[in-house]
Amino acid sequence: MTSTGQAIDTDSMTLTRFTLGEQKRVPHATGDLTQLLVSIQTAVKAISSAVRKAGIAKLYGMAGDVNVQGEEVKKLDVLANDLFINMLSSSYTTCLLVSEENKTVIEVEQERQGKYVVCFDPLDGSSNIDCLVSIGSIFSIYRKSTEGVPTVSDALQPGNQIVAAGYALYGSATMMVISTGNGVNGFMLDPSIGEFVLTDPNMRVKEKGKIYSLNEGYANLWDPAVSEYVHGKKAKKAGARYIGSMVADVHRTLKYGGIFMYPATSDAPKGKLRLLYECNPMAFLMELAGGQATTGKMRILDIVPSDIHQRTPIFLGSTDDVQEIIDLYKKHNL
Ligand SMILES: O=P(O)(O)OC[C@H]1O[C@](O)(COP(=O)(O)O)[C@@H](O)[C@@H]1O
Ligand SMILES: [Mg+2]
Ligand SMILES: [Mg+2]
Repeated sequence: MTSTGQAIDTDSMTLTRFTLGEQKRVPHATGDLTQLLVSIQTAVKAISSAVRKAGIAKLYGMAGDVNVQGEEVKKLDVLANDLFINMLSSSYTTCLLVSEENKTVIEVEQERQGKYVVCFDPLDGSSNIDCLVSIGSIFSIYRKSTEGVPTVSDALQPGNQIVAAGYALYGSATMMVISTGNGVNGFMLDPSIGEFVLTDPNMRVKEKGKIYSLNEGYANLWDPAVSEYVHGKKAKKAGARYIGSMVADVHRTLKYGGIFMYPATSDAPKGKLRLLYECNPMAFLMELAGGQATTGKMRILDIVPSDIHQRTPIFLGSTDDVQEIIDLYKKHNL
């Protein structure tokens, strides 16, 4: 029985069991990737628990502040970053980490180094924390690409080299969506047993959707392709949705179909979202679910990065919807 008195499903497919099954299908697999994904799950469970308490925690003190116990309270994004770094560097599977929150790459101490490089956004949608709207975490995993001491070039690999990627959504439930290159699967955190359980096997995005999603406040700053595209969506009375947390906007796009966009604007020609730990992992998942992800001019996963924090415009989602914007970029010669 669980704490809520419900019977436990003795055959539920947990995320760890699922990744072990995938590992067994690869001859000579060492189990390192499974171990790495378990450490990410642990970070996500701890962040989820902190997110659920964040609103009420304010009663006892804010970040940088001291609570009634006389302890310092960490801000949620700082806490999420610390959890990711601690879990990953003590997993004995990683050598180099890239976090949105750290200016430079983080080298794992030598005795604990493994063969993987992980890029992550520990807390995505940070402007939504204080109003209790859904937020998330995003990650992608690469194999170290050079011999010897890990260097920044190991982190500057194009998304087409990703070994595994995923995100956690701290929404009305906590969910993890993951792929190791072989289909996309969604797991919901069952709070009564503290495990992620397979709820969305083999996720596929619709070929064409009815929803478009972008920040329309920047309409005066769009290029002609985006302006024409959005104009066309309005003419067809498409649904408009925008949460302002990439994880939540992409998750809805994956589940319901449609398109999510964060285009270039005249004041930010590279857009806002970061290639390594926001756009690449989401593009990897969207393509494996049957969709597309583009800058408008090229496939996101083919961009060769030159800076760990570089940005890129992005359009991703249902393949027909994304194709329409690609065609408009060609039409406008952009
Ligand atoms: O407020 P804007 O310009 O619409 O930007 C929203 C975007 O910014 C982000 O919040 C950036 O992520 P962080 O919160 O990790 O910095 C995305 O999640 C979201 O898609
Ligand atoms: Mg983010
Ligand atoms: Mg962030």
